[in-house]
Amino acid sequence: MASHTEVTHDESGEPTTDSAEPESALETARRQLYHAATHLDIDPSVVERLKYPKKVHEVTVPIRRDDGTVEVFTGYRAQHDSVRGPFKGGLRYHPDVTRDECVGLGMWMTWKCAVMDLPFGGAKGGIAVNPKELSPGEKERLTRRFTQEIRDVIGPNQDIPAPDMGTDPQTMAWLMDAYSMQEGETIPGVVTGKPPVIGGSKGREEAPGRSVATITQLVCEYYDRQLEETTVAVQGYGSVGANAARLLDEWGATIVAISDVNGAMYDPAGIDTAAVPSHDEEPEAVTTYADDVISNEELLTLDVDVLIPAALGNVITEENAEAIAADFVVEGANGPMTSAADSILTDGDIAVIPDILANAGGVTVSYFEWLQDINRRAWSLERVNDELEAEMQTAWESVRTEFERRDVTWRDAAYIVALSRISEAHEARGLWP
Ligand SMILES: NC(=O)C1=CN([C@@H]2O[C@H](COP(=O)(O)OP(=O)(O)OC[C@H]3O[C@@H](n4cnc5c(N)ncnc54)[C@H](OP(=O)(O)O)[C@@H]3O)[C@@H](O)[C@H]2O)C=CC1
Ligand SMILES: O=C(O)CCC(=O)C(=O)O
Repeated sequence: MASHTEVTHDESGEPTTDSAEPESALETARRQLYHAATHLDIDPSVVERLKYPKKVHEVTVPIRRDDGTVEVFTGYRAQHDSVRGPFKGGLRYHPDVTRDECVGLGMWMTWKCAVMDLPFGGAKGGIAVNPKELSPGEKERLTRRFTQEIRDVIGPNQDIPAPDMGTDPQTMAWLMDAYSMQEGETIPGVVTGKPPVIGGSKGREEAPGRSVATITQLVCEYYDRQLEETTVAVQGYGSVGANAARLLDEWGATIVAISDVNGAMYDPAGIDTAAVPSHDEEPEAVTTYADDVISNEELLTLDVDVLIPAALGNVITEENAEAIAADFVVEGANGPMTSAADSILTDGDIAVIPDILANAGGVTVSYFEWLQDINRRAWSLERVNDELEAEMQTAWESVRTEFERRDVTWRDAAYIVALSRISEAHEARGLWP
């Protein structure tokens, strides 16, 4: 079983790291919380509350392998805060999943839902497993058993999972079926990101990439850049990265690099992104289709206008932050940089548009899906995309207002919007008993 990190603090309350270990998602999330709270006059007891998850569920998930042997995996569901509504957030299948990672990612979900003004709190979960080493049957059994283990703590009004790295609409369909079978009725609203044929929303799969592309476009407009004259490098070519790259390509930007786990395709003249299969269509295809392969590390330091890290967390660190040559970093992945790297980029005048705004299209369309499930009425793709664009525009304007009014970073501006809403809700509800 993974242990969890005890975060220590200095006299001002800022978390300190006294080990040579890389900063965990939880440490990064807590540092960001402290930093943003210094700009706001909020009740310190609310900040204290928000440092901790409400509950973390840790379960063991045994499955029978195709060869008849039994293997046991560890799964988590970290529920951070639910003051504004049911817990909401994805499920990740990846070998590096830990308790702390889920807590940190769950915190980011709380802020993300608040930036978007959605009636949800934040959660995240996952299983420490390499999904590429599972057959489809093994993945299905793992998902059904995990659902059974967390069945009491999820539900359409309690906690609503969704896809993240290593999971997809099919995984969500198995979760919905396993939950519904146990409850004795079909309950589509227990999970979002399902296939549309069973109550999923049209447009959900491409939504996080769509919001990354929309925010990139708004950033370019804000800084007087033409998208047609903008070069972009995208790390990761999955649900987030491939959809962002393809849309930006369609809207006129030049995508010079995309990558998978093995490396990056690089073409300064521009990549035809529609011709390269995404992770969902064919995992690890980017490097197979590339004439020129560079490393993922080289991709990050390319001299481009916009860098979009859209794969793992903590890829930009103290070690490589000085070498980032992009003018803007739009965070497609959750937590792609450590706090030290963030400060280095800020000092270097590189504008960083935070994950909690940029990739929030996923959870926003999940909210639309939840509404469609409650009302048993599907929306058209056109309606989903129009409403998503309107929500992204509204959130961008709220963040931009704080950015200009307080002269802070884009990250702090987004946190200020989120924390103000969350602390108002905490103060209104009070502490029970
Ligand atoms: N899916 C969602 O709804 C949302 C996801 N996010 C975040 O976006 C990020 C990506 O998630 P998602 O797109 O869903 O994931 P996917 O599993 O769909 O795709 C992940 C992509 O990253 C690549 N990748 C994996 N490991 C590495 C590595 N070490 N270096 C470079 N590339 C790598 C994969 O390559 P390969 O094909 O070789 O495996 C694949 O192209 C995560 O941080 C996630 O939390 C944020 C908002 C919503
Ligand atoms: O759609 C959702 O509920 C959550 C998606 C997610 O996990 C994320 O935005 O990081």
